[in-house]
Amino acid sequence: MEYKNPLGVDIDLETGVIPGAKKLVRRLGDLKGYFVDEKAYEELLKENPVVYEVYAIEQEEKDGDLNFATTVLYPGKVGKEFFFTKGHYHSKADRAEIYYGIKGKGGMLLQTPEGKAEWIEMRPGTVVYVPPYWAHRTVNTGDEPFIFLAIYPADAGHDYGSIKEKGFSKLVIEENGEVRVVDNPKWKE
Ligand SMILES: O=P(O)(O)OC[C@H]1O[C@](O)(CO)[C@@H](O)[C@@H]1O
Ligand SMILES: [Fe+2]
Repeated sequence: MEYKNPLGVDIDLETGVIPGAKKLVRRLGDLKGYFVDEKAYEELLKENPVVYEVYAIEQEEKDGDLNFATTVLYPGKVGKEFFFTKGHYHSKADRAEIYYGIKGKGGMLLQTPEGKAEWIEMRPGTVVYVPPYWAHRTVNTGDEPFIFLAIYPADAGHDYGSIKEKGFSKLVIEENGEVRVVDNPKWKE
């Protein structure tokens, strides 16, 4: 039997950086078609800001192993809609996931394949359990970076397809200075 080596790393709780992790950067241009207000999207695209960064320690896609990653989701809006991560189902749809809030303010939108949506607020210390089969997207509703840790099965994979095409049935927007979760007028079942 060949054993893997255990690993301990310290997440920088101010910046979200995991030393030695693989870094992924997603700019607004990588989120074409994701926001409802297309005019506001095109306008902000001139600056093409970084929307989020992911620092991931990933293993081979094998049953039984675990990956973990921090995400630094920057504050911002496209029209009324707060910045968010793409959101995905797992390719192995029955794989669950755990999120842990580290810094800033936001939440998670979850959705079943039938379009039933849930919104869970997250702050430092919040643990969110993502059950099997639920798509998940995080949203920054504050004015500083929203940083969180995700722990997920190494063989879960990411299935972006249906969220990219149809979006979530709910939007998280700012209206009169308040955070509101409203029906998505462009949601297609
Ligand atoms: O993969 P997305 O939807 O762009 O969101 C990024 C975040 O989600 C994860 O894929 C985990 O679900 C992490 O790698 C990262 O925390
Ligand atoms: Fe996931």
